[in-house]
Amino acid sequence: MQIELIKGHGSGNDFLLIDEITNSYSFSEQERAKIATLLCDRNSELGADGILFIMNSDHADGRMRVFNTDGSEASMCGNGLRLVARYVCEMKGLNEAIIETMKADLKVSKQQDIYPNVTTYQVEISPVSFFLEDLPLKLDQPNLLNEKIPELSQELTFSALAVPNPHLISVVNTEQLQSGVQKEISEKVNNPNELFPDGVNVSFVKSLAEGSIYVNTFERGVGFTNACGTAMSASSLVTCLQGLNNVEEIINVFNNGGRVQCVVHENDENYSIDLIGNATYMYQAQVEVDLERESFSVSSKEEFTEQSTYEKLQADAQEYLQKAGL
Ligand SMILES: N[C@H](CCC[C@H](N)C(=O)O)C(=O)O
Repeated sequence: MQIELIKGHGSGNDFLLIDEITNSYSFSEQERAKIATLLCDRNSELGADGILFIMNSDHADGRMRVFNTDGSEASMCGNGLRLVARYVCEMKGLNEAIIETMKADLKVSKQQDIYPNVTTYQVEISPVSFFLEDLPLKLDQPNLLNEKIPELSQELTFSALAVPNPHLISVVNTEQLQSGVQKEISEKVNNPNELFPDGVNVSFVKSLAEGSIYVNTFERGVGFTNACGTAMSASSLVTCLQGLNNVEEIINVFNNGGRVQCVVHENDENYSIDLIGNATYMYQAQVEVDLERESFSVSSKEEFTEQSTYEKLQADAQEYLQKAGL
């Protein structure tokens, strides 16, 4: 089958966008998973952190389904939603829209550039739950906020929340960040284990200053990525709960792919987070996919010119992190 796609990224978290609104594709569930594992393979001509299927919605401006590189479907993707927001808004001539996701219809909107000439969108990250069954995390307690999990670490403390995909977050120091323990813990909870039967995204967070954090994430179904939008949003919320940052104020979130901004909103202990950052297109391509033979070839590929501008934002962010000792 022939598939048109756009490769894009949100803070270096890169995705292949497949437009099922304009094109008359009709993928089965198995085909969606197979397309993800095939086209996201970093040893192939393409490679990505996931696939974003952009679909019609019967009640919103569009619909997003997100598949990880291992073929698993996630309920949400913050960096990916900015790309879908851009695609749908530009297709329909909108500056704001509602995008249907697995568990919520989310507000998205075009924003002023977070960096000169870097196309920028804001997306709503919601719903937020601290109930452990919403991850799920199998512990005999209602929630986990800045507490130890002895099975994972004798020294680190963790917070667990669903936004709505599952996140395990630890606020750490530079030594812990660079110790390799994040990889050990992440691989433990994303292989068969008693705590997280569905796996979990694992983030280590370092507070850099008030209003400034660094987040490094091992993504469920993917591995370490340059950035994870839902993780950066959840981490921003956790730093507010720990008194390191303030709700309703911009938090600059640095990551290995650049920088985004988060604003945590609280209303009677109900939270949502605005995630603001780039939505950068890299290339468009046409691929011929043979799912039976589990192979594909690239028929055409045309680069966009936006990436060079994004790289200036990324360089600034990396300079800031170097000065912060990271
Ligand atoms: N790996 C995640 C989905 C992608 C989330 C991430 N790429 C983001 O930007 O939020 C999960 O299985 O929950």
